[in-house]
Amino acid sequence: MSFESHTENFKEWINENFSFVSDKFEIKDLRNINQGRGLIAVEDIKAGESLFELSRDAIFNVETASILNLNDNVHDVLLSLTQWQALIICLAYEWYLNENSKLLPYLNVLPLKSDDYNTLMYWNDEELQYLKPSGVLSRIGRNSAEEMYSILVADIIPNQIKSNELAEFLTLEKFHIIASLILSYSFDVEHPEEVENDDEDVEGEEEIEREDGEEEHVEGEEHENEEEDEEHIYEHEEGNSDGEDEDEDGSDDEAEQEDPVSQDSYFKSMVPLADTLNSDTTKCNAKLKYEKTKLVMVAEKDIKKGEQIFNIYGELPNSEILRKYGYVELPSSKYEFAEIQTPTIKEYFQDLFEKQFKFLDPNQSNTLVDTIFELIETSEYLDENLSDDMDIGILSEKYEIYNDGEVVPEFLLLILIITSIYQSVQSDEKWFKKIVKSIERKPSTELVSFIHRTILKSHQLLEEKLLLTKSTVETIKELIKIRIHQYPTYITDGTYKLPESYNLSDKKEMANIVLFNEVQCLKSVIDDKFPPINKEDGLPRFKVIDDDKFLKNLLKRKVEETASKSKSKRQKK
Ligand SMILES: C[S@@+](CC[C@H](N)C(=O)[O-])C[C@H]1O[C@@H](n2cnc3c(N)ncnc32)[C@H](O)[C@@H]1O
Repeated sequence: MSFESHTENFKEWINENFSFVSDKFEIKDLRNINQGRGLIAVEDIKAGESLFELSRDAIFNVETASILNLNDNVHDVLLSLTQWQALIICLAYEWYLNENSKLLPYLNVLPLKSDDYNTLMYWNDEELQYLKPSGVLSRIGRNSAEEMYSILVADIIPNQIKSNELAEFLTLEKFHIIASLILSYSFDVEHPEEVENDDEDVEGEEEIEREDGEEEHVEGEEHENEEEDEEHIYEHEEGNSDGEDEDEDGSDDEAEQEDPVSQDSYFKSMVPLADTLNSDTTKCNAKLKYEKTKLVMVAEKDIKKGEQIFNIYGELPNSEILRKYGYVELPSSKYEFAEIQTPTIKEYFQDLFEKQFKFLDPNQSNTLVDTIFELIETSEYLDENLSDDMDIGILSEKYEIYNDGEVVPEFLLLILIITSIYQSVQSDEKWFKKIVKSIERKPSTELVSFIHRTILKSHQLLEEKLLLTKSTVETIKELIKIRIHQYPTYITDGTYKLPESYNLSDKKEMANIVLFNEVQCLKSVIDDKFPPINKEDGLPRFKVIDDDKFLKNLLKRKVEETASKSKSKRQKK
């Protein structure tokens, strides 16, 4: 059957299954602009108008899948699995049923061939090298996905679902296709009891702004918050990491501790037609709203006849759009960020300490920096006093740098602490030599208490007084320069120019677009956009003060302690 007939059958099927479908839009073939199918307005649409509505029964998930008819235990088994495992099994079964699936017209418009995918899972090693040094390379997660595959076909499907046919049907290739489909097409649909009453404007607006700035309930967007329950198929922690990346051997500890579907407040689901909307971070004009009994796609803005109806898949930079959805936005996503990795930060400070203090050998400077990180990690003060947006601590594998000079607050505090330690010890090398002497065996009490004090004072300076020291700003800029140097020269020196358009088969070009935008974010910090400006009042987010003021305060205790020690010595005499 042709592309067009599949679209026609799908439209008919939608009309039969949905409670309302506006005639002001049509599903169009947008392959000429590399966008597959998409929704185009055929009449002017007003903001607030419903585009289509479907009852919760018309959503595809563990409550509605055909596999529930296989035997009485399937429902309980599905609820005991993780969201990903459960939806993969449900979709695999529909695909296995094929002609006999009630979803056939829907399945026929979904990408069910490996060739349909351009997401990073499908890039070979050589192509992935084009993306170096982007942080996205650490988030592809092929190994943990394949580990899940083994569990499904060797155990869960034959032993718990009790379907040898399905286990046989689900080859590794099909598994990757279904997982990629879920990654780019699924919705996390909250249970009815989680949403407000239908007439009060439901979840959309209210929850769309999450504290961490990510969007929820948008297409293909999982609950990716740090300590959330999401397991990471093709996926790793985003935002602040708590070190739960995939192990070298490909195992993903977090996946093993995953909550079962029964304990979640949502079902990972496929929502036909809602998933035909393409996405654009700047042109988004429609949103899927969850109500108690139905889901409604609502126009968020006036949409003119001939315009495309766009959703937004999340506040994602191009690197993530490419990883999960296989395309990039030109000239950029509205939500670009670059990342700076912790090893870069550690190396920078180790070098700095070593160069400044000739008595330190490389082992000592490494231990010193490790000790500072350890004390930050275990700091009770930070544990009790960090604001909610930093509630899992300030240490992370990487820190995000945005395109407006904004950096994550954890990064600011970390650099303020270490820079202040470095600055302080310079003022009294003799004292520093003494307190760092036996660091490799055990950090001295004086060093530990000095680091603790710096942590406390730095936090107060930044959080309460909104101040940063000059050296901290300089250090941040130095670190960003080092990060920029890790990118290919043709991207950083202005040789590369963004194209007007690109071809999906040109992976090098797509990678370049990602790298270019990351470098722009990094450059925004150096090019005087840092410290960033508050959007509300147009004032700088932080005032920058001379180091001396802060260091005096920091070293006061040291002076007092020394004075009291010499006093007690004198008294003993
Ligand atoms: C949820 S589907 C949207 C419907 C899809 N176009 C189709 O034909 O089924 C997501 C996929 O659509 C494509 N897509 C969405 N927005 C796009 C955009 N702005 N540019 C290019 N492709 C886009 C990508 O292939 C993405 O993985």
